[in-house]
Amino acid sequence: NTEVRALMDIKAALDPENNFLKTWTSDGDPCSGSFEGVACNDHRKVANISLQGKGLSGRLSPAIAGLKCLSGLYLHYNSLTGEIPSEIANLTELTDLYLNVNNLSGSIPLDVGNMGNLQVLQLCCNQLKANIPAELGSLKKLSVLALQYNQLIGTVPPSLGNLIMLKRLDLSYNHLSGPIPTSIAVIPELQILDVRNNSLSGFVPAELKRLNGGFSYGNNSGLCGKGFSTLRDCSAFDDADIPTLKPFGLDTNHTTPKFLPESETLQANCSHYNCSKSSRFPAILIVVGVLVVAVTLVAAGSVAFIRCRRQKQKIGSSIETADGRFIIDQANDLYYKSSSPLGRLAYSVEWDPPADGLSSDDSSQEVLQRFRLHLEDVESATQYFSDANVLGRGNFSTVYRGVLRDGSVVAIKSINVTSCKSEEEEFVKGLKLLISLRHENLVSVRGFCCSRGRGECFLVFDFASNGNLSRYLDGSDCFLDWPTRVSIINGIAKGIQYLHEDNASKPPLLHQNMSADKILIDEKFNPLISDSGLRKILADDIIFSALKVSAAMGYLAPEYVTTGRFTDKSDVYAFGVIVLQILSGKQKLTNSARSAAESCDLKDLIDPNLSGKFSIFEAAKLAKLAAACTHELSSERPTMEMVIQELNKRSSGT
Ligand SMILES: Nc1ncnc2c1ncn2[C@@H]1O[C@H](COP(=O)(O)OP(=O)(O)OP(=O)(O)O)[C@@H](O)[C@H]1O
Repeated sequence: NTEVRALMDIKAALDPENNFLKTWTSDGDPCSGSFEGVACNDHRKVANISLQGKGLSGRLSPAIAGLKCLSGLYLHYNSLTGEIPSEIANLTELTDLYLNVNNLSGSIPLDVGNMGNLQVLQLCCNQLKANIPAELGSLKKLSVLALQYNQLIGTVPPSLGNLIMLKRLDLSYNHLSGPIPTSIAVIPELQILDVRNNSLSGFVPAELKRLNGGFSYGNNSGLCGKGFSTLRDCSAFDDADIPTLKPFGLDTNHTTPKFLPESETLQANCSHYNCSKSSRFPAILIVVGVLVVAVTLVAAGSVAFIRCRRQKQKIGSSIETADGRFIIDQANDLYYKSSSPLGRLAYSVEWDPPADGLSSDDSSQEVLQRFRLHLEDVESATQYFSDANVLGRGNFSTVYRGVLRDGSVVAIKSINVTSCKSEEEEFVKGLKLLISLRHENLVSVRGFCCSRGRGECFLVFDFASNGNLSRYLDGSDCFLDWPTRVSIINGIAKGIQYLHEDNASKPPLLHQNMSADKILIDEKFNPLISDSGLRKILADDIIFSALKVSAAMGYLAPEYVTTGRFTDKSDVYAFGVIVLQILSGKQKLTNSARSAAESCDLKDLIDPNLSGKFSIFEAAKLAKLAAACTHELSSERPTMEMVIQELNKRSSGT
C-alpha cells in the first residue's frame, strides 16, 4: 500500500542505519500498533508519527507528503539534518508540526502557508537561515509559532498579524532586523511575544504593554518606546521606523532591508520634517535638536552600559579550569561547537536569579532567601565535588552525597545552567514551587544555590539512606518482605495523589518521570518520590529527553507516543508499572506480567523470593489495581484518588 511505501522511504531517510526504526517493515501493518511511534485514524490511515527524542540523525524525506491524513508529526529532540522538504506543505490535515531541537538547515518552505490546519509550528533550535516567509500569515489556525534559536534574517513580516488565533510567538535568538509590526501587537489572542536577542529597531508598538511580562524584548539595542521599563524613549531619529505606516497584508518586500544606513536615515528624517522650510520655527528646532542630541547621547550611553553589563554577565557561563580560573572565550566557543543543539541554549543574561533581587513579592522572596545556601556550603558538604561523593551522574545532572555543617546528611543535585529554563522568571517560579512541595512521601528540598561562576544550580535534598527501589528488584541481596512492599505501594500512591491534587498551597502537578529509580527509601523504609516538580525548572528539551529514558524503561504511557501529551493518567500508568515491579520483584516486566495481574494469576506474578509469604487477598487486590492502572486506554485507568480509595478499602477489608 502507498502509505507503507511512504513510511519505508521516510524510514530510510530518518534512520539510514536502521538502528531505531526496526519495527517499521515493508510487510508490516502500520495500523496494527507494531510500527514504533505510528498511530492511525479510524479509517486506518496514518494520523500520527511520534518519534521525539529517538536519536534519529537522518533527514526528513519528501515522501512524508504521501501520508495525506497525517495530523501530528513529532520529530523534536533528534539530530536531523538537511532541509525541511517543501513537499511537507501538501500535508493539509497537519495540526502539529514539531521539528524543534534538531540540526535542520536551509529555509522555512514558502508553501507552508498552504497548511491551513496547522495549530503548532515548532521549529526552534535548528540552523534555519533566510527570511521568515510572509506566507506564514495565511495559517489562520496557528496558535504557537516558535522559531527561536535559529539564524533567521530579514524583517518580521507584518503578515504575521493575520494570525488571529496566535497565542505565542517566539522569534528570540535570531538575526532579525527592522521594527516589530504593529499588526502583531494587536493580535487579540497573543499572550507571549519573545523577540529577545535580535537586531530589531524602531518604535515598539504601545499595544504590547497589555502583555506585561509576556513581552520579552531584551538585547535589541535599536528598539525604543514609552512605558516599557528598560526601553529608551524614542527620539526623532527613530521616527523613520514607525511600523504602523506599513501595510497590514502580505508584505512581499520584506526580504529587502527596510532600514537605511545612518546617513541616509538622517536625510530621510530631514525630508520627513521638511528641513528646507525649517526657517518657520528656527528657535524651536534648535531646542528640539539640542534635546534630541542629548537624549540620543544618554540613550547611546545607556545601551553601551547595558551591553557592557550583559557582557559581564555572560562571563557567568564560563567554565572553570583545574586551578580555579575561568576561561571565558573558550566556554562560549564550547557552546557553539557543541554537537547538541542544546549547547546553544546557554544563558546570556542574568543568572544567580534569587541573589539578584527579582521583582517578586516580598514573601516569596523571603522564602527563597530562607532556603538559599552559599556555594561554600555546597563545596564543603561535597568536599569540593569529590568523585568519591558522586551517587550518580545523569544526562543533565550529577548527584553527590554531602554533609552540611550541622552534620546532617544530604543529597545534592547539580544541574547545568544549559539544562535549566532559559526564562529567568519561569525558573524562579519553578524553584519556589519545588521548595513549597511538602509531603511525607516526597523527598524534601533543604536548600538551593545557583552559582553564576560555576554555571550550575544545586538542589539540596534530605538523604534517603536506603537507596532507591531498583536496588530491591531482580533478586539482589536487598530483600523487601511483604508488609514493607505493601506499605511502599501505599506511600507512593499518597505521594502521587498529593502532587495531582489542587490545594491552597500548590497547583496540581504531574511528575512525568516516575520510575523505580525515582522512588527512594528512607531509614524507616518509607518511600520518598524524588524529582517531584523538577520539570518546572528544567528546559523543555531536557524534559523530553527524560521522557525518552522513561519510554525505554517501560514507564511511558502509550498515549504519549501517539498524542505527545502527558496527563495525570500517564503518571497513573507509571505507578501501575512500579506496582507490578514491586509485586514481581523484577525490574524488567514481561508482557505476561500484566496479563497475569489482570487474570490474578498470582503464581506467575508474585516474586518467588517471598516463598509464598504474602497475603493472597492483598496480592489479588494489588494485581487488579496494577492492571487497571496500566490499561492501554487512559480513560479506563483510575485517578490517583480512586487508587487511594481502593487501597484504603483493601486495608479495612483485612
Ligand atoms: N535524596 C537522595 N538520597 C539518596 N540518594 C539519592 C537522593 N537523590 C538521588 N539519589 C541517588 O543518586 C543517584 C542519581 O540520582 P538520579 O537518578 O535522581 O539523578 P540523575 O543521575 O541526575 O538521573 P536522571 O538524569 O535520571 O535524573 C541515584 O542512585 C539516586 O538513587
